[in-house]
Amino acid sequence: MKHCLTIAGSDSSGGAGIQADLKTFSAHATFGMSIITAVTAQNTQGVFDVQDITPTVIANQIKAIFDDIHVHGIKIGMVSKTETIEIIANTLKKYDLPPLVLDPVMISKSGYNLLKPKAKKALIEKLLPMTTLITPNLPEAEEILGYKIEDLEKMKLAAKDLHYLGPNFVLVKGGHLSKTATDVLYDGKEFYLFDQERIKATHTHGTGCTLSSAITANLANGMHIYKAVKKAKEYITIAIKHGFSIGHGVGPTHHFYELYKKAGVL
Ligand SMILES: Nc1ncnc2c1ncn2[C@@H]1O[C@H](COP(=O)(O)OP(=O)(O)O)[C@@H](O)[C@H]1O
Ligand SMILES: Cc1ncc(COP(=O)(O)O)c(N)n1
Repeated sequence: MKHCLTIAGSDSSGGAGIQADLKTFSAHATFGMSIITAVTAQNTQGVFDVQDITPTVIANQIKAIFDDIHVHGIKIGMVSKTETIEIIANTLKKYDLPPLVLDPVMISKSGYNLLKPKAKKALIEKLLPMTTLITPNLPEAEEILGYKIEDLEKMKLAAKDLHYLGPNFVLVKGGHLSKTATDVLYDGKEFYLFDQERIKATHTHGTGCTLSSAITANLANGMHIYKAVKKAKEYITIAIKHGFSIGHGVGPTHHFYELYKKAGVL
C-alpha cells in the first residue's frame, strides 16, 4: 500500500482541508498521513477562526514523517502565510521528494482568506519550483498571474504562464466557468482537456481539496499524469453528483468507496 501525505489546514466540519484529503486517500486505497498547517473553526456556512501552527511544529511534523516513513505522494493545500510557506519549502528540500501536488488554496468558497494576500510571493517563489503539478481554480490562477481568465483560450495561456513559474505540470480547473466544468492540463508541450458538463450542485465544499488528493493518490499508485488526472476528474464528478447536506450551508462531497467501485472509477 502506498503512503500519501497531505500538508494542509484542518476543516472542523470535515468537508475540505486535511479531512477531505484523508478521506480521499483512503477511498483510493492509500495510507493517509497529515501535517497540519492551521486549524480552522469552520462549517458549511463559513470560516470563523484560524489558528496557524508554529513553523517549528510544522517542521517537526515534516521531520517526524520523512525521517521514518517512505512517502509516495504529497499534496499541499492551505498554507496561510509566508512563514508557513518558508518552513515547508525549507524542510521538504532536505528530503528526496515523491510527486508533489500543490493546490494553491487562497479564498474559501465562503469567502475567507485562507492565504494572506502578502504570502502570494512566497507561494510563487518557494513552492512552485518544487511542484510536480499545480491545480489552481480560475480565481487562484488570476491572482497568481494578474489577469482575467474567462474562457478556454485564456485557461491555456494561464497554464503556459504558470508552467513558466516552475511546476512540471499545470491543471487549470474550470469549476468557476459559467457553462462547463472543463479542466486544462499542460505538460510544457501539449494541452489535454478534461470536459465535463456543469452539474447543478449545491454541495461542493472541498471539491478542489478532493481533486488534488485524488490526483496525489493516483500518482502515488504509479499512474502517469494524464491517467492520474483523468481518473481523479471521474472521482470528483461522482463526488459532486453525490454531494449531500449536513448543515445549513454548502455541504461536502461524497467519499464512500462502494459508489466509486460500482462506477468503475476505483
Ligand atoms: N458544478 C460542477 N460540475 C462539475 N464539475 C465541477 C463543478 N464545480 C467544480 N467542478 C470540478 O471540481 C474540480 C474542483 O474545481 P473547483 O471547484 O474549481 O476547485 P476549488 O474548490 O479549488 O474552487 C474541478 O475538476 C472542477 O472542474
Ligand atoms: C482548511 C481548508 N482548506 C481548504 C479549503 C478550501 O475549500 P473550499 O474552496 O471548498 O472552501 C477550506 N475551506 N478549508
